[in-house]
Amino acid sequence: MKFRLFRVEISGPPWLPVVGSLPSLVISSKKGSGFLCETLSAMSEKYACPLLGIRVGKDRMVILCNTESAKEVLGREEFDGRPTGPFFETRTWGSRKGVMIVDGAFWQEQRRFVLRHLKDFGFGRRTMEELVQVEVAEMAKFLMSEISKGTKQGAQGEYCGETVRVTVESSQQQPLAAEREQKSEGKREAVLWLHDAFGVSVLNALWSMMAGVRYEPDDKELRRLQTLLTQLFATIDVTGCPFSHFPFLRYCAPGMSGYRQFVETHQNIWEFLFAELERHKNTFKSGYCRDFMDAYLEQMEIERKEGRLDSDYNDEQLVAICMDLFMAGSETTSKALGFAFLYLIVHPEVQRKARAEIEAVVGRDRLPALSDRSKMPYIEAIVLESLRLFVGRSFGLAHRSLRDTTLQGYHIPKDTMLVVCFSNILMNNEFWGDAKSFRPERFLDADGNVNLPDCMLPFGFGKRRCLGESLAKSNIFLFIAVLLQQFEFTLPEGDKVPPLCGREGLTPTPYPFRARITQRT
Ligand code: HEM
Repeated sequence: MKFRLFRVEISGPPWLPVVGSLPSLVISSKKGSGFLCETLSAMSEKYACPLLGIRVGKDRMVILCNTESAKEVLGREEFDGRPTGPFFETRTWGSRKGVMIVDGAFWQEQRRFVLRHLKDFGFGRRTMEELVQVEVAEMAKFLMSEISKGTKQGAQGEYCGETVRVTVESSQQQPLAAEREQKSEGKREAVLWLHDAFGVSVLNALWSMMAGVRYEPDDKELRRLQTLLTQLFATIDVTGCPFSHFPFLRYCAPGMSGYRQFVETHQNIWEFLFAELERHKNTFKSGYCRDFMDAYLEQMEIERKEGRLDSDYNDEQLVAICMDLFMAGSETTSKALGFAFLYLIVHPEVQRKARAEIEAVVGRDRLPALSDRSKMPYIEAIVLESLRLFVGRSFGLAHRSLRDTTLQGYHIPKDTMLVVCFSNILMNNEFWGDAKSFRPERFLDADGNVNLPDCMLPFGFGKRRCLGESLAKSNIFLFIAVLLQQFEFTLPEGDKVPPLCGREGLTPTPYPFRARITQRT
């Protein structure tokens, strides 16, 4: 159907009064895979148009379903805004703060400050590489100690607040368990939950630079916060959640509209970050910055001395930046790694090829380092393929048009949300062939060198491009290279292979799975 609410027609599902396109989206989603991004990709094909116009409640959105329109929007300054509204304001005490969901001159200055001062503590430099290397080595040590204890975590676990079992029917469990004991005799191995095993370790390198703190991989408080975040991310999508489209629901249905969970999760994270800020304030020495938090406190001091009492540099803005980085650092890389190891378990042949490359380039006498990366195209291809399959089932962060403008011949009014639908770009069969398969070779040319297609933009593009790209890539590369060098990962006998697509949310979450981790001899 075509409609005229953008003045020029943009194709899309019908817009009904009040609810907008919601009924069509729900019905189409139920018929399809259940992933909103796949539903919208299918609609874009149905309407034969790379731009889709949808409306949910009060929000008017353009969904960008091909590389050309995505690159155009991400590359043009008038689309560099971020959405406004209760959803984006509730997370930071009633007005937009931080670096991820702000725009204009405020965003430019704060983003510049974050990048400049994180660099002072190693971000994007050799120090960051060393921090990541420490974390990966610690993780390997942790797995080794679990192996020496012979840890076998039970088949029942927690996932997004629900209890799950990963073994096949219970009548088959006993013999399989007995068989496993016999087969594992003499082998150095452990059975551990792996889908959410990387959260603390990947956050550590970032947090060392932000707040000078690192945590043990099984730190209970940090894991609790990350679990709350994962649960929250599973209930919202890039457009928000029911209370963002229908703000009145905050008052009449706080539970059902997602408002209560949203506020409670944020309160937990605020508490954690304000406690860290308090510790910093109590030990802060002007002129001696230990980490990013200190650098920000130093800037607040300068602003105060210069009499700028309403300065943008204040406690809440500092905590909001930390929250943005905490969320971005927690909910992305660790999940991409969860998916990567699930795919590696399902594809032992990829593990074998990766190990052959590791043996040839690094051998066994030292751990792989980031300086080996250029000589390890196959591992690099595994990183890219894992990112493609992770990001390809989600959307980019929403942008907002800062003024009336046009896009590919269509009029786009000011304050329209524009969202990249990665599914049509990274999971498009026409371009990728077997888009749903895990096949790292697709990123290698005939000579075995890495070949990056134009549409491979999992970190976005332009001025709002992901701030953590190099950190994320370093983490994923090293975790894969080091852990495959040291261990073999297989599915415990009797465990089911979970659906590889993961569970939908703001970012997809791998379904729970355990791995049998065997020390290589
Ligand atoms: C697998 C890992 C990651 C992926 C796939 C990813 C992807 C993205 C994408 C697609 C965007 C939106 C770009 C846009 O709006 O056009 C983004 C923004 C952002 N990312 Fe990441 N990201 C990852 C990891 C990280 C990490 C580890 C950090 C922490 C340092 C981070 C910090 C940010 C921030 C702060 C923004 C907002 C930038 C801005 O609005 O100026 N990301 N990321």
